Amino acid sequence: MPGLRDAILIDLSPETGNINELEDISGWLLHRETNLENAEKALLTNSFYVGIAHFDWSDPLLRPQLITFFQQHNQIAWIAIIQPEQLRDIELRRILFENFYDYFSLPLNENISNLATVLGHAYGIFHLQHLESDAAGMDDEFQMVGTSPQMLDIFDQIRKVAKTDAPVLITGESGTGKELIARAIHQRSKRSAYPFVAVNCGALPETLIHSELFGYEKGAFTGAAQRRLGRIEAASLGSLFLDEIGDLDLNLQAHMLRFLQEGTIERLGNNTPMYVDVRVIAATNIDLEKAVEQGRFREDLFYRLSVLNIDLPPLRDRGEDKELLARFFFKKFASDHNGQLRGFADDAIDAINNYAWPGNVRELINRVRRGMIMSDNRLITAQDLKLSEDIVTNEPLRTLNEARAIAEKQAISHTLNRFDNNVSRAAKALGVSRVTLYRMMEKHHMDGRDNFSSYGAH
Ligand SMILES: Nc1ncnc2c1ncn2[C@@H]1O[C@H](COP(=O)(O)OP(=O)(O)OP(=O)(O)O)[C@@H](O)[C@H]1O
Repeated sequence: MPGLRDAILIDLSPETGNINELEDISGWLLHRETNLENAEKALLTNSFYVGIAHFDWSDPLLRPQLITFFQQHNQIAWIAIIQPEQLRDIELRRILFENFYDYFSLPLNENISNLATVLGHAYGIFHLQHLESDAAGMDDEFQMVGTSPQMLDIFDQIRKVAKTDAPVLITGESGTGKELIARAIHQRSKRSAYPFVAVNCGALPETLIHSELFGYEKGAFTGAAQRRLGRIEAASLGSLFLDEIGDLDLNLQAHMLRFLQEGTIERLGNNTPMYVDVRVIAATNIDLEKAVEQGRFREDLFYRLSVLNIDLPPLRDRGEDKELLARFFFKKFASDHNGQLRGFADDAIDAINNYAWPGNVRELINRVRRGMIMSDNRLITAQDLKLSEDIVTNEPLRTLNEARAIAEKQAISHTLNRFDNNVSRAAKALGVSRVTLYRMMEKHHMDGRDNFSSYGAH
């Protein structure tokens, strides 16, 4: 019906209390289910923001099912309707606290209008949350989070690179998502129906990595009881991802070069070259050009591998993506944690935006996970993320003047970020005039990297 908001009503215990008043609750269309199985189905086919649950906690068989159900469906704001005497049970109180938005005790009587108000609030809050997560920036095409210009450019490069069959070298610091990019290239390429085989060249000793990559014939060495296909053959018609290619030793580099030049491999113990149709995607977090200069990496192999290059920016250079990723992973892990958690406190968001993230996205995932476990409140703090201390303890010793200058620069940069580089508003928030702020920005050399010219006077 137009104008009505939908809510699910799970009415599991009609005999323990009368909730007929709900029939007249104005402004709501209640979809009533009388068992958890049907409720489960209804939740699969409809997207509700709020739900009312009327259940009998005294039934010991039902309790574990109720706990699992409400923990699993914490995307909905639940409001419980219960017998007042059941509230004495400590476990019920805990469940209500962790998984419910609110509760009402029976009889409802005139409390029904309060219930309608609470439903409205819950609907508003959870609707907002859904809007936020819909806009959480997960790119469906690549299954990667990112809306910063840097990442949009990377997505563009993936589209182009996926159309060709040439080798690609993905460079970037550890934990920036190189493997994810390699998978995205494979998924979009004409090879997507065939295997994507990943090999970490740094994880195995030379002898093992050779047989791992090229395979061996029965009897090729002591212990080779069976013929074994190598990873390159296993990737036939698909893509081979060579992670940490910089760790490949010189002997194997020669074999790899031959494979890239001729498209053939030789299993250990068999000198007949075999043609294998595989696209090679390599990744490294070291500077391969430097490794070439130092004689640790073959120049000819470097050129073969890097026909195409995607250079992934570190997380600290991805602007708004830091917060977006944090919120994305929060949502992703939310169902494993207490239903009380609602998101990040302001100091956590500030810390996320200002921290240098040396471990990039991998570190961010770990910190968010940790924060979600450690938090005792509805909001995760910087301390829960262990960012407050880390930032401080990582700092070298400084004079007071140096510390002041750094703090000043940070405050300016942070405020400018907050206000989208609007100097007038940032100056107001900092309590200085616009001219003073410009002078301070000049003093701190906030041009170049901080893009002074784009700050413009708004
Ligand atoms: N943009 C992104 N959106 C969502 N998840 C991401 C993104 N980038 C990285 N990740 C996740 O971060 C983790 C690290 O990514 P990945 O393993 O691809 O990094 P890497 O650069 O290959 O690391 P290393 O150099 O250490 O091998 C993975 O769990 C990955 O799924």
